[in-house]
Amino acid sequence: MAPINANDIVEKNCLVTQKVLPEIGSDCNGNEKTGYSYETLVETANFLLSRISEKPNIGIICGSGMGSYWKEGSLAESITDGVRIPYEDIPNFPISTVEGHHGQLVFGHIEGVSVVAMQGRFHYYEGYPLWKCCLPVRVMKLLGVKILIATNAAGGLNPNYKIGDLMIVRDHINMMGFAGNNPLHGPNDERFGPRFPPMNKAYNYEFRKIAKEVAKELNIDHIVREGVYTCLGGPNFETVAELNMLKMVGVDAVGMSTVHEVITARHCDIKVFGLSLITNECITNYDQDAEANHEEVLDVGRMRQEMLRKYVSCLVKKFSQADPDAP
Ligand SMILES: O=P(O)(O)O[C@@H]1C[C@H](O)[C@@H](CO)O1
Ligand code: HPA
Repeated sequence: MAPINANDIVEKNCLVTQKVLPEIGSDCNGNEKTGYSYETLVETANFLLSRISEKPNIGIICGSGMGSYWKEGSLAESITDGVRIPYEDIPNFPISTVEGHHGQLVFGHIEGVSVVAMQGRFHYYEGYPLWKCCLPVRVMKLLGVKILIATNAAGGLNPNYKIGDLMIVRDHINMMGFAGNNPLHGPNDERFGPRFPPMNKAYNYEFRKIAKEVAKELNIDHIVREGVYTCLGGPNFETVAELNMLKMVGVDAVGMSTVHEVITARHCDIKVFGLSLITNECITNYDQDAEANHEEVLDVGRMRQEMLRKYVSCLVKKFSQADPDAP
């Protein structure tokens, strides 16, 4: 079989070919890195393509406790014909430093669909700038990924949510973006996407509809919600006042990831489905004694692992059969 080249995959979708950006971009002051060049990421993609025999159609980001670590029975571990590549072996890839995040890409099949799963993601609080947290999404694009399933663990802010519920992400509020911190900050390379990408259809409508139907089929619709997610920079969990403010502006679940990954995916025209596992109740009252903690997040992930594996596996199959031109 002829080797696959990342350039061949993206060139068809590329409207404008821009001048080559420097190896590492910089902002207008010339002192801040804002991304790796297209060519550098093609090198990363070509390294990965040289290790696999089939391009993935669907990319999955496994959040805390959602297959990011728990080996047996987790989604990432259930991938068949799996080729596992540790992040430290991948040129230009960051390393995952969070407890509960394994740190490898897993290529293979779920329900016969070719996928790549990130077993462990990169967070801003680990010290990575947002563009670096999202670098794997651009690499996925260069590998041929058309659909991204971004999962996360999140605190439930909506008072109707219970620990262990799942929330289909309808939309997000980019709190970090309000402060000017955006993964697309810096020079834009049109080979990835436009300078000013729209974001009003960030979470694919058809996929959200399918996810609700599948929840009914699997008899889990009583725990599946749909709502608005926000990402804060972390690593501390939120204060009571912060959570009450977020509640007022319409946030249903709070986390420390996903938003920037979704922006990066939409920028390069990958369709997105977002799923939050509600791992803890957000404390919005000074009288409450409980405190959020990462162990609880991982425990709830472990508790829901089998159900999530089944649910996401069904979604992979249904999404791959869905109308590719649906918005
Ligand atoms: O990677 P995700 O967003 O699933 O992880 C959440 C946010 C923090 O990394 C961690 C807090 O417990 O869980
Ligand atoms: O309550 C939370 N806040 C922020 N991030 C989180 N990730 C899991 N739970 C939470």
